[in-house]
Amino acid sequence: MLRVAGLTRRFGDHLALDDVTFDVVPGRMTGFVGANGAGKTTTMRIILGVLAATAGEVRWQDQPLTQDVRRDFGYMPEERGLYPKMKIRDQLVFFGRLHGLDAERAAARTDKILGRLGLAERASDVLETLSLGNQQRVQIAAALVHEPIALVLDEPFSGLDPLAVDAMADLLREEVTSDVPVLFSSHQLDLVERLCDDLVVLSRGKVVAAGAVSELAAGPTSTYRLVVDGDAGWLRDVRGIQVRDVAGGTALFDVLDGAVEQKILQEAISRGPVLEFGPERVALSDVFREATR
Ligand SMILES: Nc1ncnc2c1ncn2[C@@H]1O[C@H](COP(=O)(O)OP(=O)(O)OP(=O)(O)O)[C@@H](O)[C@H]1O
Repeated sequence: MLRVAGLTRRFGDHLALDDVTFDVVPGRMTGFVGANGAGKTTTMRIILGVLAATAGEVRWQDQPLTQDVRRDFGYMPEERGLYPKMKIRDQLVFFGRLHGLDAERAAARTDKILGRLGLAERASDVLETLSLGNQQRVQIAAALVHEPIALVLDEPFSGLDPLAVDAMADLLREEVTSDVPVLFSSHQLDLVERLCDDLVVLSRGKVVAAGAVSELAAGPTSTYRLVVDGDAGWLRDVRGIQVRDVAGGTALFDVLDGAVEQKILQEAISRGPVLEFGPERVALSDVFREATR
């Protein structure tokens, strides 16, 4: 497990990170979100050892993270670090070798990943001749080529079209075995909700929410939505609930009393077709807005 433990970072008088603590669990994708300037890149740079913490530390398997271990991480930095004038395939093989793969393995991994990202035909092209989206794909390939033990990705999906996002997400899922923790920052909350298992929300250098996306986005289970093919006005007379809103066949209500929602479902079915019934989910964007207010 990768653990960020009490990270604090000052830039002069500015407290960019204030006692930031969270875990990135192996085999799970952790989304790292927060407004501009919240401290995501600073946290990631400290994890990767290119910036020192003022206080706190990064731990790997319950030990302080060392440079030796970091070499086996896959990293996609904010300032993308590839060689513009080098051919794509040569560059990826080079990165693989740099991280300790032998020549044959580095070539095999490069070809596999380029194929999965739809870039096999561009393998001999120079990086800077590619579109920005394709350069981004090569960046993710560079992070993955050496079979990393952990992945730290700063905005890996920015600038990609939806098909490219899907291809990259599929590749990540395939590459991320049960013992690899993945941390990625993003401003695309819909993507984070779709791709991540866990979420860390940062606001002005502090962790303001963390946990499983399913739990954070589940919302209060006491609020239910009922959609019927008819008028749902009868709900106003039901005891044990507080109706929030009824408009035609759509109703939103809070359950005040135990199992009353099942009785409501039965009543609704006896009155006609039920189109939708269940606890109301909160959008991740609402969780985010609430957490970063
Ligand atoms: N080298 C630096 N010197 C001074 N201040 C810095 C430095 N790096 C970051 N900061 C400040 O630290 C704060 C956190 O910045 P950081 O880049 O980590 O935020 P972020 O969450 O990644 O933002 P964004 O979403 O815009 O990329 C900001 O106020 C930023 O101005």
